[in-house]
Amino acid sequence: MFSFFKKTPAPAAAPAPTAAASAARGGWVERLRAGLRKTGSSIATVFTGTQIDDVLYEELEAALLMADTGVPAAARLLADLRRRVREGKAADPAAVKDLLADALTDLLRPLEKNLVIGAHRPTVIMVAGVNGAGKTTSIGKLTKHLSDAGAAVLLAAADTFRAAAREQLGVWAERNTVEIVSQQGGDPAAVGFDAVTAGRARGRDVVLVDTAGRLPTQLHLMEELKKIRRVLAKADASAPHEVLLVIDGNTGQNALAQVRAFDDALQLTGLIVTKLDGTAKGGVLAAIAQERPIPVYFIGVGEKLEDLERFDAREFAQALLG
Ligand SMILES: Nc1nc2c(ncn2[C@@H]2O[C@H](COP(=O)(O)OP(=O)(O)OP(=O)(O)O)[C@@H](O)[C@H]2O)c(=O)[nH]1
Repeated sequence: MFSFFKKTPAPAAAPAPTAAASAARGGWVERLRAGLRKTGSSIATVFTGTQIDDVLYEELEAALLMADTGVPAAARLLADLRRRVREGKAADPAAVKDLLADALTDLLRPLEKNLVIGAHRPTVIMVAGVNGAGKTTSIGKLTKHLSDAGAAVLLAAADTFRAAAREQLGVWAERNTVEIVSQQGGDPAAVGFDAVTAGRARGRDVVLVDTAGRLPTQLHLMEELKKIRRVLAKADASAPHEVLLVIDGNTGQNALAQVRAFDDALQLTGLIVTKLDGTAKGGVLAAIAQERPIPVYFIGVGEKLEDLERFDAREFAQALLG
């Protein structure tokens, strides 16, 4: 079985990661920190004073709301933080910031999960999202990671309407030297069915099904998405094994509405949150953790192949607080 972006193993359980792996992870954390700077700088300024008082908590609440954590997550974080401070662990605002990082890590922890491939062959992964969220780009990055880890991937371009979308996926397929099943016009569910059948016949490890972007308010298109899901199960009764929603981290609170709507329609198993580079709304992950804690398998902080990584709650919390 492949487990992607495996967490660094505990020292007692396995040898320490190689220097190269640590350096790569360090580089990623730096990119994440830079990407979230816009969110982090406004939260960080709250802790530049000398007093731990009501003003600090009020400013912090405002900063969290500006970062799009939403009201319930902000309230939970503040209550948790006040408790931690009361328990006597903080003497100055800088120490409070460290405690906030702990509180945020605890809140985000349920979102941490690795994508595991190999229990089914092929593992069928369906990918959905609104237009322009970064689905095709994320599929390309994911394909590269999967291929690098030795998994044979088949791509399905179930966006049969937009020629440009098929072409874009074709470019990723070529770049990663993987096969692609696509079809002009016709039924996107049929493309998914064909891809799963072909993936099984050819002994592929993963079939990644890209779907056309759509808004949750476009009910007929949401019905079409449900149909794709049903038809994948006709090709393989246990499929799809993963249903991922790609969300644009810049959409803030609206991302939460998307998660709810797509989850209700498709029973999501995971999220990919893109465009966390240069956003002031990185707090939306706290809102998701609070209200619909669906695992975040990956986060994206740029357009390059290496800009997609597994989500780590502590890393993210620390990067978010600058
Ligand atoms: N800055 C940044 N840009 C990204 C990221 N992920 C994707 N993009 C860009 O976002 C734009 C849209 O990405 P696509 O992958 O085409 O989005 P899509 O969801 O497949 O779009 P549709 O097929 O129209 O639904 C492209 O210009 C990507 O390069 C990211 O993590 N950071």
